[in-house]
Amino acid sequence: MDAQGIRTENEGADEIVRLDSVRKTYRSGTGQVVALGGVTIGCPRGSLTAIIGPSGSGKSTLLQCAAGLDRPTSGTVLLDGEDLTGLDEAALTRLRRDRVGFIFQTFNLLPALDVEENVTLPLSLAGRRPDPSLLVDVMRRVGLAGHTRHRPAELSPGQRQRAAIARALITRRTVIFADEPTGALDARDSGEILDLLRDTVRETGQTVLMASHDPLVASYADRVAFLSCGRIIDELNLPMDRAVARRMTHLGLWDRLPDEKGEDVG
Ligand SMILES: Nc1ncnc2c1ncn2[C@@H]1O[C@H](COP(=O)(O)OP(=O)(O)OP(=O)(O)O)[C@@H](O)[C@H]1O
Repeated sequence: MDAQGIRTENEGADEIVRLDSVRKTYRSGTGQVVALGGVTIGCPRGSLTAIIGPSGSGKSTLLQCAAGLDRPTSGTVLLDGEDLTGLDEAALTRLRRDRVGFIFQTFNLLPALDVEENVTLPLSLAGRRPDPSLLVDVMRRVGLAGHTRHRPAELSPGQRQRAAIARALITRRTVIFADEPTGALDARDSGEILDLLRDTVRETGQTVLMASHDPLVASYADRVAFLSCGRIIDELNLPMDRAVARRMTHLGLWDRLPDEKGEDVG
């Protein structure tokens, strides 16, 4: 796809997630907010795609529409070949339960449950037992094998996000959506979490679509799409972080980035 979101030859061949001309507006007071102004994007199966854009550019809205958590105002969303726009609420719930995993900035772990109980919660809720060898493998993969009986409060932020990733991995969902997965982490933990997501994609063939305002995140992705004011304005394949920073400067996105951490973004 080119920067205008125009579909090019051979696209869509093996895309696990595909958005076509997705528009999402919200009512706000007497007017309306255009959160997505006609987004067209596809995520190849087994890839790590990053949506990068400043605060308010529509990243969360895009992920929520792609994951079937929210409905676009117009346009189509295909997930694993299924047209979400035609599904009723019950079918959407089933699809999310069976094929979609989520990772959030704030981890969303239940404080009263230990790590293993949190990780296996999606299975417990579905009345299923975890495969013991898969559970051991997932806990080892995320580096929490020695922490299964700890409560979230006894973990570092990076370990909490690892537990959240394990929860998304244990069900072997087809696609994992990650909304600012490193937003609450320091630089070292962020790097480890991004390595983990990248390795997961390479080793398990799962697909990850993540959103962030941080160009560092993009450098771990196979593909990056730049979102500004609800539109994809550019894309890069196999980006290096310097290339992402240069492209963001060129696109004028730097000066709109939130400087929350007091970083020098110039
Ligand atoms: N439920 C809602 N009602 C009204 N406006 C909304 C709603 N959700 C999002 N918006 C608006 O839509 C636009 C896109 O929001 P969105 O949360 O998708 O952006 P974002 O890039 O994820 O931002 P952030 O990084 O700050 O979370 C913003 O202008 C936001 O204020």
